[in-house]
Amino acid sequence: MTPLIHLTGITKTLKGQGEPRSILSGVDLTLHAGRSVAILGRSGSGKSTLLSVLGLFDRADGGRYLLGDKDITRLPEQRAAALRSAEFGFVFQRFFLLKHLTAAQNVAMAFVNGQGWLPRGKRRARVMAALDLVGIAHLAEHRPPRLSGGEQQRVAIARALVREPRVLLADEPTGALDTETGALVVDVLRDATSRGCGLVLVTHDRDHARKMDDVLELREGRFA
Ligand SMILES: Nc1ncnc2c1ncn2[C@@H]1O[C@H](COP(=O)(O)OP(=O)(O)OP(=O)(O)O)[C@@H](O)[C@H]1O
Repeated sequence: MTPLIHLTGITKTLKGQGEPRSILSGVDLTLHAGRSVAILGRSGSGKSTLLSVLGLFDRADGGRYLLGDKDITRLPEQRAAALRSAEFGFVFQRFFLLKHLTAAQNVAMAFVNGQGWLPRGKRRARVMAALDLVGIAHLAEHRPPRLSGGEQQRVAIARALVREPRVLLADEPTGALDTETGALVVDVLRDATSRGCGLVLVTHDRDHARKMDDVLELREGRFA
């Protein structure tokens, strides 16, 4: 079966004012639909950089990036942006919710971008289905200040899932949560793969990593 994502020999060097610094030095990664992979590594090992390359926020200097059967290694920025919003969902440590909007309205923000346009009724149904998927449909009309950290992160996950992305990228999604709440949020992310989307989870927590199908550790710019 063609993998969802296939990276080979990805390199990234930062060229600032000083000496160029190699951050990624030959990363290979394969992710299949409905599967999850955890990326571990000490602080500064390049986990977020790799996630930025995966999510088309940043470009590799070398290597090859296949998304399904499409070679997207050198996609022009405009097409990369379109692909990013159509195919990827993002979850971060911070929830980035708008305080004055309800949970449902926050999730619906994912449709604001023109490419995601749907008639109002269908949009509402998709929003409620996404909130249901993460277990908080009953909180749809609550605003973030009335929600716990774990509930807010679930809203953010619903927002990432509502457009049914092929790939979910999560960068330390439990970083702002206590251990128990964090574990529940990781379960929600993993369960999202049962619908066929692939999940890449960047984490410091080995217990969370173990819940994924594969665990990879970044060391000196590549997987050990
Ligand atoms: N825009 C940038 N300019 C300069 N250095 C950068 C930039 N982005 C990342 N770096 C450096 O690249 C290295 C890798 O950073 P990255 O954020 O990918 O690591 P990380 O493994 O995600 O770390 P953490 O676990 O602390 O979030 C770090 O040494 C960081 O300081």
